[in-house]
Amino acid sequence: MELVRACILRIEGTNCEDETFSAFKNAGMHPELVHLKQLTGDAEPRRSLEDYDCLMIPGGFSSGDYVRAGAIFAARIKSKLMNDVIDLLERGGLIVGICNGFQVLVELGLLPGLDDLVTDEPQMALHTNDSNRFECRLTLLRHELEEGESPFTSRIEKGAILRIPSAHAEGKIVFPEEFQDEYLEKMRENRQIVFRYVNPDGERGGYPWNPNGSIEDIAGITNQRGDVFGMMPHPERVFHAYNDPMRKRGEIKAYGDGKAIFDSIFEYLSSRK
Ligand SMILES: NC(=O)CC[C@H](N)C(=O)O
Repeated sequence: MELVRACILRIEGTNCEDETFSAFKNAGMHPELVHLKQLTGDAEPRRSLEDYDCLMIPGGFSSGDYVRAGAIFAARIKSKLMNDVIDLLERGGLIVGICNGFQVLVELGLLPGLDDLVTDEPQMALHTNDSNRFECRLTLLRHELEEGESPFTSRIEKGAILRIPSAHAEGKIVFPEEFQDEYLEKMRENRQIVFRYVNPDGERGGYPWNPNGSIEDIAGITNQRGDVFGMMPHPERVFHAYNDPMRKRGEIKAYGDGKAIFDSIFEYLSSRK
């Protein structure tokens, strides 16, 4: 079977690329750590997004979160790489952004990607958490889609509650006030809302279960086309079970709840080979 090649993109300040690389590799894919400068011809060995099936932007503090988290990383992509990014999607590839990567995809305008709604303004933003603090702890995510519905979570049943850690300062999903209801309705219709923060009963519980104050407790979304996905929590940190603090004492399990996302991506991309 042909390799499923994933570009794990980084710049200065990215700090989750290694565990993201490991998650892609352990899920059967062929990941490569690539610096943005290798894709823009400013560093050797040169690379091209044409050679990848998946573009993954991992977590971290790219460019020190100056201006806004993800803003500078996005500006550098937008200035030199946007055509290659769109070509990857047109070829049937997938794009994933986790935490800082999600912030980059929102800054690029790829999320929420409400294609039939064109506005001059960004369609969404990730603001500073309501607590005004960096929130770092386990979070519980309820899967809002059907099993098999999204290429990013096809292995996860509807209503499943996943234990996936969060660690961020700017994770609050907000929409432009005048479009908020319209956009949320569109996103519900388009099945773009993938995960919501919940309490242990699986209900929407507000803070601290929702660490940032995101509207409707939204934790992860796709674009309207369904080929770009972003989430604030870090599934790569719980690919293996050892990092799952809520694992019952004595419970022997090899993998954490994050593995299903990487397995879903592999299943989708390998089925296209
Ligand atoms: N873990 C991360 O990727 C953090 C993202 C960003 N630096 C923030 O604090 O919001």
